Amino acid sequence: MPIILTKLIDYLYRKREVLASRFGKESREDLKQIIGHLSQLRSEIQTNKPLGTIEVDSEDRVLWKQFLSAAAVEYETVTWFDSPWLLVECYMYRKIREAFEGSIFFKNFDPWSEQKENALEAALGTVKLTSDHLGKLNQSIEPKGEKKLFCEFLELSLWANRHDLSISAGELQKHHSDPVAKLVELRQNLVVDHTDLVWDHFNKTSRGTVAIILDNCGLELASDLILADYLIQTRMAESVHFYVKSMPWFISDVMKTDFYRTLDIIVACPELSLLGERWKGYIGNSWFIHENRFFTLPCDYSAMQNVDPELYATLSNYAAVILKGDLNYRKLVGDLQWDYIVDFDQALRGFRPTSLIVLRTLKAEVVVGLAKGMAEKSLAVNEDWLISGKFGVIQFCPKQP
Ligand SMILES: O=P(O)(O)OC[C@@]1(O)O[C@H](CO)[C@@H](O)[C@@H]1O
Ligand SMILES: [Mn+2]
Repeated sequence: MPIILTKLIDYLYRKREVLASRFGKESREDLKQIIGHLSQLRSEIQTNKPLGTIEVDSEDRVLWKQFLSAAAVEYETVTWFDSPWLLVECYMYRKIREAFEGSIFFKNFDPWSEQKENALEAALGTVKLTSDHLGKLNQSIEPKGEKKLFCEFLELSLWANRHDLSISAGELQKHHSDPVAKLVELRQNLVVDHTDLVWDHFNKTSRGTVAIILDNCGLELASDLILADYLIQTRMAESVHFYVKSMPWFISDVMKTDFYRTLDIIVACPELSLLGERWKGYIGNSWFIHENRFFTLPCDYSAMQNVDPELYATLSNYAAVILKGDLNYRKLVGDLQWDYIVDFDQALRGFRPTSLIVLRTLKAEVVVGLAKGMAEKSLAVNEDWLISGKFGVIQFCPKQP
């Protein structure tokens, strides 16, 4: 976390002239203040100070206050090293946002927007190969071909989660040239594989509306959009509702502006422009984008019914909710120290709005629903199997009857 802050401070310092010409020379002082706040935050982390509060007047301030007070009751000291990781990590990103939110010129500034854009640019070749694969839908496909393609798009969306920018502290990662060719090899790294159950679910339920709770920009968002396009084209879903973050989050997480910028970049790429135009045509017709502050709160999904009953009710109306990524997974299972073989539905602790489909590469030390022996087998292959992002799950939890 201090590395992430240091890189952010360096970035703002390096960009100070560009930013001054963009926001006017009066903004220089403002930027200095922001850098000051970020440096103070870094020093508070490094010296294990108690967490403070969210001071800026904002929609979620009261909720944050409640979460921090509840933590103070539950734990003796709420300091950076001695409190739950989920809480302090979310708090850091919320404090970063506060530094900009409380400024004069940079209220809506996203300090990671350039990095997110670069990540997509670097992945365009891979996006092209993946989208060519989508083109196979329109060719005559052999029996069972449709299921094969569906499973591949699920897997492509899953493995694209390896490349988030928070695990690499903002460094760009290399992409494999042909992601489809790599799938066979990667299949060995699936510690839970419910693809058949997911396929059956889509075929049993009538054509409904599907939600995707998005995670990262770049190759991951593009792969999610390809999966969503597949669902629309095959009429497996009537519409797809995307949920995005309402503020810059964990460096690479998708916000509304990133979503639209992604479409613009895809349209501007000569080899992908047709695909991008089709996607733009879906917006407002069969694709819908929603922002919700719940996704940037430090609480886990089991709290949704209390914290945001309206969102829970909305999710209950979808035929399925696809949740992307490591942070969503940690929030689903409460980031708790579960036994690996505990049932997924038990770890969800009551969060059962509808059928859930989870696509997540393992970057944090929590995973449930494993068959006996799978944890030991994975450990023998790779001692970092829980945190390297090399292993993944396609996990399904059906709606309660
Ligand atoms: O939610 P994502 O984008 O998949 O991964 C984000 C994340 O899980 O990766 C890091 C390493 O565990 C954490 O800092 C963070 O929670
Ligand atoms: Mn993320």
